[in-house]
Amino acid sequence: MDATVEVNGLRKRFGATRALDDMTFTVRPGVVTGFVGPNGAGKSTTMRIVVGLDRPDEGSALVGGAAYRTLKRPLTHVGALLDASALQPSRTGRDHLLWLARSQGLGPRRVDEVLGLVGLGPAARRKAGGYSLGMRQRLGIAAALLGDPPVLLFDEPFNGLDPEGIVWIRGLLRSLADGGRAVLVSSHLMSELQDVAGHLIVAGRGRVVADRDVEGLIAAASDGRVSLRTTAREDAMEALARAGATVTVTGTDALTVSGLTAAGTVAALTAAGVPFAEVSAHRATLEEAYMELTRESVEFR
Ligand SMILES: Nc1ncnc2c1ncn2[C@@H]1O[C@H](COP(=O)(O)OP(=O)(O)OP(=O)(O)O)[C@@H](O)[C@H]1O
Repeated sequence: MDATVEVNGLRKRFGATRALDDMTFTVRPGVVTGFVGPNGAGKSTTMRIVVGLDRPDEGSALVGGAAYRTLKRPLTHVGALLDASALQPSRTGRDHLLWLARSQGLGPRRVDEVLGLVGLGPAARRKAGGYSLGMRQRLGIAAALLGDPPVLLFDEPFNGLDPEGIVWIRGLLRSLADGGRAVLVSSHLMSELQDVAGHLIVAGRGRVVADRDVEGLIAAASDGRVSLRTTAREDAMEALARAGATVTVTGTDALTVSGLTAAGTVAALTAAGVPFAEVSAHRATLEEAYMELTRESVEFR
């Protein structure tokens, strides 16, 4: 089965709300694709449609070329974390997974394997109703991994995780993609996807606003800018402005300069006798790249 998700021309209304308005994109294998956009942009609705939990008014969503409802043992084709609270509180985490596994013809060995993968082994025999949000997220991720599917969808997987959990899930997402899987991860915080997403789909008002590889995006947003550290921030800003640069404050001792090369920046500061350290080509954060990308989209605003 080929590991892709093809979303084509999805439209969906909930009463007067237009949730999806021609949502179209493809998720490819081998890379983590970030699915971002403000609250209400249509990310969850799209993911729910991909796994057959909602029906579109128009359009189609295919997993490995097939509609979800036609898949036999669907958890072996696509795994999804959509709503981590969707569990039976009186059941233990392990029983929850055993029940899911049985429905797919999978045995208890795989259940214990995925429990270990998500670090829930010690809590597996406790009632899921007593789990923290972070533990529920881990249980939901275990469920998604159960059938070792080539396609994975995670809706806001960072929710409720502590910093250690966030680092863990980044590693997990990377290794899933490195293993050739298609991985779609939604988030409304760009910083969560930093150093993880290789591709970005930006949604706004039910449609795709941008669909680009992250490296190209960061390169474009970094274009020609220079990062600088100085203990004399005000003096540096004055000297650089005099030399024709536009200067942005990015930290207590950090500035980003545009309109001057690194050499030009050094020359202007030296001529004005302003002390400085670390002059380098600026590499935009994913957050900056996102702002740049959505700046031009009036509709997005
Ligand atoms: N079952 C529903 N009934 C009514 N309206 C809905 C339903 N599901 C989604 N919507 C509406 O559809 C729009 C898209 O919602 P959706 O949850 O898909 O967005 P999202 O991008 O996932 O946002 P968030 O980041 O908040 O999860 C919103 O205006 C939402 O209120």
